[in-house]
Amino acid sequence: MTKIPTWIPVVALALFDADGRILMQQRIAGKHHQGCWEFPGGKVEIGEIPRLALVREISEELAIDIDPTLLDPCGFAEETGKRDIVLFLYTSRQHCGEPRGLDGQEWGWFTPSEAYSLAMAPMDRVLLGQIDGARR
Ligand SMILES: Nc1nc2c([nH]c(=O)n2[C@@H]2O[C@H](COP(=O)(O)OP(=O)(O)OP(=O)(O)O)[C@@H](O)[C@H]2O)c(=O)[nH]1
Repeated sequence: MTKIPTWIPVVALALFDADGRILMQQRIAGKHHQGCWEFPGGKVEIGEIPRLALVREISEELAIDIDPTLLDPCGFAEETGKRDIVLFLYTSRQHCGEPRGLDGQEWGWFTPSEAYSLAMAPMDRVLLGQIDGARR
């Protein structure tokens, strides 16, 4: 019997710059949690492995290239309800190119304490706490 997952896998990236700041972006109008800040990323497509989905999403959203071999799994968050979603977070300190918000979204580099003061999507806030935990 074929087993089909009934939940949506989503991947996200905490990209660090040389000063230890994290890149975050704002969800655009018309999206669920519009105006909230999030880690860039998106849904894993059928047949994709998570880290390659993340390479694709980051290129589509921010016009930068990341090396899939330099992505470190960091944590995950989950939401159940009308749709069940699991959001997997990776970290990286490497990217090529200058970020641009290709969807017209605001984005920026934030220290972890600056990031805490942003209005964040709920799962992204959970993930921010996991990054902090991983650094202790
Ligand atoms: N990053 C993030 N995504 C969330 C949260 N809660 C939640 O339901 N989601 C959903 O998880 C999915 C994230 O994938 P995405 O970034 O590619 O979403 P999207 O809005 O571009 O796509 P969509 O409009 O097709 O849903 C979206 O469907 C989003 O609504 C959350 O707390 N953080």
